[in-house]
Amino acid sequence: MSELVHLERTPNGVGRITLARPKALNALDLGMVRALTQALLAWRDDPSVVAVAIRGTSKEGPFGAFCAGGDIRFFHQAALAGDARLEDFFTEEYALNHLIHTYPKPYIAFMDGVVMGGGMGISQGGRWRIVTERTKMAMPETNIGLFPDVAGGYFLSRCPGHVGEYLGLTGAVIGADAALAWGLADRAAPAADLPRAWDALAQLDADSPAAFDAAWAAWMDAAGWRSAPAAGAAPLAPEVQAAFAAPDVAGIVAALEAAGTDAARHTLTVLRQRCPLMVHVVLQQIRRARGMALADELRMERDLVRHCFHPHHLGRSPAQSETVEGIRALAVDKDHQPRWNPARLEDVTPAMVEPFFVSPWPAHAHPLRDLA
Ligand SMILES: CC(C)(COP(=O)([O-])OP(=O)(O)OC[C@H]1O[C@@H](n2cnc3c(N)ncnc32)[C@H](O)[C@@H]1OP(=O)(O)O)[C@@H](O)C(=O)NCCC(=O)NCCSC(=O)/C=C/C[N+](C)(C)C
Repeated sequence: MSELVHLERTPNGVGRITLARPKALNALDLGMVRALTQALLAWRDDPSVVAVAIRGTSKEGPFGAFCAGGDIRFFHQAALAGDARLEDFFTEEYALNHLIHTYPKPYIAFMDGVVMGGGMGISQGGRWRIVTERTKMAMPETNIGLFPDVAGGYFLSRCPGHVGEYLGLTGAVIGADAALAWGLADRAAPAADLPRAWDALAQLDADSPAAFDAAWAAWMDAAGWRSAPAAGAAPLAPEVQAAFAAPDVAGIVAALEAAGTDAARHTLTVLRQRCPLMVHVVLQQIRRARGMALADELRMERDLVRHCFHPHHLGRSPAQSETVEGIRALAVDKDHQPRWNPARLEDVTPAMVEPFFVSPWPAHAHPLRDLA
């Protein structure tokens, strides 16, 4: 068990999880993934457990930060060292994401503060996704030469219109209203309410998961937590969303240029800072994911992540991958000047992108072959 994950079973049958790595914004390491998986499996099979809740801690105390994703510094070190645990990490984290999406008991995620990457993976599959005015939600992986994994292709592709492409390609950070509007949250609560909500979980009297779910919904209703965005909230300029309907990256760029508004110009500036190769890969990922079941989408992601860290088809070693370079620039050297290769969106060819979607494994040997 990890000391970075605190587990508690309340007398009324609620499994409560607190991520306790505030100095790294609760970034997930392999031990944390394993601790979460073991706890969720045990509570799933324990008839006396009626629900599960998860929160994060910040430097200020409980809440204030949920999870900033997988531990990207570990990815960097492990990729350079050829550490075999990296492959286990990918497989076990995606299996955990699948477990949460298919969990048979209410899973309540308190998505206060930063909720990014792997933090979305341990919340989006939940029954109740609770955001606050402090929520900063994103799938920012194109900023580190990666793609929105942890079932990101699945849930982004289910956002309305072409919002999923916008979020996945740009890595835009959104707040509570956009999350509610785009189906990435269920309730918005004042952050000040969260401590008493956490306490209330331990007080609700319910003898089954369904009864607990109803009692919790009633508690949130009584607290006045919103399930719809505030009136007048307009999370995305229509011309920006329309641009992301284009069939390819060149079309998106052309549509943003043609729109010529401040919002379109800003979006294009951001898009041009992201890893060009992964922008192209992510557009395909999200478009393909739309027609996929969850398990198939996760298998596709497992293929993609293997290619990201082993880009042999580009004639490169793991150390020369876009992901290693992106993490170096953001979190290791912190120069924020990634040297992307290719450097421009216009220089990415289909021959660079297509091999990402060829599985390195035969179906019977796929690391996630057992996911249904
Ligand atoms: C914008 C962020 C989240 C916050 O920025 P900030 O300025 O408020 O805070 P700061 O960057 O100083 O972060 C505080 C410390 O936390 C460390 N940190 C933050 N995020 C991570 C992380 N994901 N892994 C490891 N460590 C992290 C940060 O280095 C600081 O530590 P020091 O004080 O320097 O010691 C900003 O932090 C940010 O952009 N973080 C990265 C967010 C991100 O890219 N998340 C997605 C990661 S990929 C992922 O989750 C996929 C997982 C699946 N799989 C494993 C299969 C690939």
